[in-house]
Amino acid sequence: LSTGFEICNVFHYSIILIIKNIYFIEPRLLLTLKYKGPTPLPLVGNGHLFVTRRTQFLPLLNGFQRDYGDAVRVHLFHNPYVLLYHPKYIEPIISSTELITKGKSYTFLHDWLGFGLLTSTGHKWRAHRKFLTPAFHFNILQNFLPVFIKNEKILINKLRNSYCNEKSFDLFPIIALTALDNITESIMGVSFNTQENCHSNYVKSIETLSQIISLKMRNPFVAEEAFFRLTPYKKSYDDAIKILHGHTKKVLAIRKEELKQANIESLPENTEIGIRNKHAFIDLLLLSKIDGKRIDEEAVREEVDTFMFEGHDTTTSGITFALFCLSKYQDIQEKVLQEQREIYDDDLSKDPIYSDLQKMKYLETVIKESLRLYPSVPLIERMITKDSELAGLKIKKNTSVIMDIFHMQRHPDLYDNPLEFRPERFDSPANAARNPFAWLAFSAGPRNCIGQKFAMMEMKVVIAAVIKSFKILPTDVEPALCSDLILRSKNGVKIKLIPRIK
Ligand code: HEM
Repeated sequence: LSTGFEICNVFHYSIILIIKNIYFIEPRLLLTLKYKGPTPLPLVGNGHLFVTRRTQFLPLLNGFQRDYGDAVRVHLFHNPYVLLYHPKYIEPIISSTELITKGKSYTFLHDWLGFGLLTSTGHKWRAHRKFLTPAFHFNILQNFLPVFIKNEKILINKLRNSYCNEKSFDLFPIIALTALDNITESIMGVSFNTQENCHSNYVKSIETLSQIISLKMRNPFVAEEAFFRLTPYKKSYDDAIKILHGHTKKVLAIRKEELKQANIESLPENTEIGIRNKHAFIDLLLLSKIDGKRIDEEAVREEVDTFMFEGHDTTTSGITFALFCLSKYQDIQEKVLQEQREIYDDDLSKDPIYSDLQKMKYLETVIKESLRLYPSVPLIERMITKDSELAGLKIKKNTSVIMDIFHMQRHPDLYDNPLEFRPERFDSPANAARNPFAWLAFSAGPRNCIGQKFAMMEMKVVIAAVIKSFKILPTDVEPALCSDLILRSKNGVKIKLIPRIK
């Protein structure tokens, strides 16, 4: 009976789609048809082109850029999208204080992340951004250094005991657990120690969910709810969301109980005192007021889910691809090590203090260069909420615009020999002359990454520790890149390790 019902639903949806597409002749579509792009077919538009394998999606976008230039129009069914590959078009959107609404694709994150900082807009976003910004003040971030060092040591031991044998292995899932422990213990103030305890089903569920959500984002057929419900993905999707929400609720319950035991019911009005509170992020959410009201439970859960995801999957990708790049360039690896020797007067057993991290200038260029070639967030999308003009390009209200950071950062007009890994390009006169919007790994403008300093600090601690302990060797496996919400590799990110003689 239920399958019969679903089939009726599919017919119902097909008719709606046809009607929507007959209603095709509307001004925003006529306007977008003026840009170059693949010829849309009746009904599906260019939707059929997007029915590809995960690993073919980034090459597909690359092909559009090659064939049609830096602003490309595509249609998914009746919906027009504009793909942008150049900072001259991207800068006016990203730096605007008005164009802050995320694109249609982000609706696929709502079941999981609700309307947290990443996905919300308007008054709610402004209020939460203002309210949460102090939790990323550098006074707070300094408190997290001992957490990062503790977890880095667990990682190094694990690598030394199980992976330091010149055999190739996938680094991604190992770093994911380190990054998960870092975010849970620092800004959530709760310790699960997943690195030592288990193969976390939290990490596995994020991977599954990311794959399914990005499939929905790029495949307009799977995106239609009636079709999706008939696919085997639906069950995995529901199961993963259940596990992730369950984990978040556990984090919140533990912290609430701790606050109850300590008889803490509100945060002091004085923000300076709030800032010195070690777990300001979670305590701000649980104890403070916005517009005179406590934040409701669902909104707290949404922010915790958002920061748990954004705060660990992105840095996992960043750390993993940086170490992968270093495996390929031994001379650059040697320079990173040399910088560490200089900072610690040749005593590589010393742990970093906060000021040491500021001295890791060369490592910073390595991280920037690896985020240029392998940006953790390869694509971002905005809904254009008013008729706009971008470097002469007219965009009608209600058009979704996808900013392809991945290919922009490999654009030959912006970077010479763009595929070469060369950290020095971030420390040269050419860097000062380059358009600052040509590097958008953390985005920019009002909706830039709130966790940028946290991420830089964590990446420096982990990468420096690995380089001090091991020599990283390359393998002959090239990552099969896919944009599954964040940048991942279908066949893993493989390296080999041998111990360093200190
Ligand atoms: C290498 C690490 C990271 C990279 C490359 C990165 C990149 C980005 C990018 C590109 C955006 C803009 C997304 C968009 O416009 O849709 C963003 C937003 C965001 N990031 Fe990060 N991120 C990183 C780490 C973190 C960390 C560690 C946290 C939290 C602790 C975090 C929390 C967020 C949040 C909450 C937003 C939404 C901000 C808003 O819209 O106001 N990110 N990030």
